[in-house]
Parts: sequence; C-alpha cells; structure tokens
Amino acid sequence: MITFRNVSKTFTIGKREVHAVRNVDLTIEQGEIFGIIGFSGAGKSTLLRLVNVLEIPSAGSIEVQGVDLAKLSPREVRKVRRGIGMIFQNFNLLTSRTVAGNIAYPLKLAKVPRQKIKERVDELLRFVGLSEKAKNYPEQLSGGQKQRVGIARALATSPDILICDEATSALDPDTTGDILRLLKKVNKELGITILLITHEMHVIQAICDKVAVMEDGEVIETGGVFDTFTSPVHPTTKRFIRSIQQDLPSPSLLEEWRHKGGEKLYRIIFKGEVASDPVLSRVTRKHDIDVNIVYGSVQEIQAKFYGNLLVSFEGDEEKTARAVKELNDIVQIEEVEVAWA
Ligand SMILES: Nc1ncnc2c1ncn2[C@@H]1O[C@H](COP(=O)(O)OP(=O)(O)OP(=O)(O)O)[C@@H](O)[C@H]1O
Repeated sequence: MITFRNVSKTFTIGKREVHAVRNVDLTIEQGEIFGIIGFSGAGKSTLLRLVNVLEIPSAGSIEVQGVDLAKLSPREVRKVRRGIGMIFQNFNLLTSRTVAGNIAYPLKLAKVPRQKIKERVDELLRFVGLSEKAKNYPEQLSGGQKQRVGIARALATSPDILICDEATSALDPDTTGDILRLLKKVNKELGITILLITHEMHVIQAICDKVAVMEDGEVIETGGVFDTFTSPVHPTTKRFIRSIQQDLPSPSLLEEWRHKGGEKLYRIIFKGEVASDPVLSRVTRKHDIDVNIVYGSVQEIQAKFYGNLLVSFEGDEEKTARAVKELNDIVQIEEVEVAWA
C-alpha cells in the first residue's frame, strides 16, 4: 500500500518556485492497478519520483508498505527501492548485455548465487514469452519485446510494487495492447500492485481499477475507473474521456439527419447490467411509439458495459413524454442540444 498525506513538492529555480505537486492525498491499495493521468507538466513524474525516494517531499508524508519514507536511513531507502520495480517509456535496457544479461543484472547486484540467477531468468523469460530471445541483444528486438525485457528485469527481485512510467507511450496500438495484457497478468498472477502514469485515457480504460487525474500538481479527481468514466466531474477529466469516446456523429451525418426532418434527439446512457437489457424496446412498445437509433457506442470498462445511444422517438408527443419519463427511472436520459451548422 502507498499513502500520500497532504504531499507537496516545490522546486526552486533561482527566484522562481515551481509547485510540481500540491497537497496530494492518495491511497493506493495492495493488489490494485492505479493509474495517474495528466497532461504534460501536471506533476505525474514527480509523484513517482517521490515514491522511489528520488525526491523528498517539501511538505506532507508518504508511506510505502507501512514505512514512512521520511524516516529512513540510506540503507533502509535501498531496501524500500528493492521492493519497487520500475519500467520506462524508452525501456532503459543495457545495450551491451543480452536479454538474459539484462534480466540477470539486478540479481547480480543483489548478490544472488549464479545457479539461482539462471533459474530465475529462465522463469521470467517464460513469464514474459521471450525464452527464444535469451541470447539476443536489445537492438535486435522490437519495441514490444524490449518492454517485455524491461518488465522481466523489473520483476527479477520479486518486488511488491511495479511502477510504470509511460510504459506504452512509445509503442503502436497492437503492441500497447499486448504489453497492457502482460501488466494485467503481472497484477493478477503475481499479486503485484501497479502504479502507472500516462497521458492516454485508453491505457486507464484497459487495465486500471482506480484513476487519479492530475493538473497543475493537484489531484483534481479520483475514483474507480468505471465511475470516473461514466460520471466525470472535472472539465479536464471530461476532456480526457472525450479523447477516447466519440459521443456525437460527425457534423455531416447530423446535417443529413436534420434534412430528413429529424426529431428531438435524446442521449441515453446505459450502465452496468442494464446495457444488455432490452429496456428501450420494452418501454417504446408499451407507449406505442417508435425509436430511431441515430448514433451509439457500447464500451466495456472494468468488465461492465457502458452504452451511449443517441435516439429520437416517432409518435404522439404525449406518449413520447411518458416514455421518456419512464426511461428516466431506469436509465440516464437527456435531451441533446445540437448546435446545427
Ligand atoms: N528537478 C526539477 N527542477 C525544477 N522543476 C522541475 C523538476 N522536476 C519537475 N519540475 C517541474 O515540475 C512540473 C511537473 O513536472 P513533472 O515532470 O512531474 O510533470 P509530468 O506530468 O510528469 O509531465 P510529463 O508528462 O511531461 O513528463 C513541471 O513544471 C516541471 O517543469
């Protein structure tokens, strides 16, 4: 478990003060995948560096596995660091060592006996699916393979926590998916807590249990990923979510819709179980009106459905009003104001 209590970090450059992290309160529970998202300069890297004791807070306190980081001797700091594995955007592999040599490196530093190192490296190579590449050098690997080596190396000394610093930002979408699945496996099969930072909302959607959104050094919103996705509060969170979720058709499609004499548009949000329930057809049938689905998407977030439909109703106005009222008790429904071109 990692706990930040009212943590601030201020850098002083000449006479100027930069408030990189401000009054952060966060708890990352054992065994969860916790994502921190923010635009460049939000303070994410500084927050990670505080966990690693590469920076010391200007105010507040941080506990890692119940240990207050402010009270440690250099030796104890090294011990805390051994319990934290780290992977990076640019992999940080040793180019002069083979894949096996890179993975063995932290074990050599920890003075693990040779035979034990060999066994552990073989085991890790199997875990990340790179047994065939043991004797290759980093330059002979693809980006995704390099990150697999990075993950194996980070796991070598059996840490409790894995920190991922923009670990997929340099990879193409397919490879990103493979690496995210591997991180999920690290979390599920080895029970390792994962703390990741990213500027990409799809990374949070794909694997995180919880998310914190940072801006100007502050955590502006935090919560479960499903709730944050489906009911964001802060404008910046909404902006991140919109980056992966198109919730209106293109202007040309809307225009076509209007030319065809389109009716009032409603947005219906289905959450969790209800998404698979034929609620819409049931209610419209009951009130004897028809429904047109103009646009829609269904996403899976943390194994739950999140449906976003744009619909119009055809039929008597009073019946439509009654149907909308009934739907409103079951799902979220609101009239959509469209700014016509
Ligand atoms: N060692 C330092 N000295 C002075 N200022 C710093 C230092 N480290 C970070 N900062 C400043 O603190 C702020 C937060 O930086 P940080 O790197 O934590 O943000 P970030 O969200 O990780 O951004 P990015 O995604 O671009 O890496 C920035 O204004 C940055 O310039």
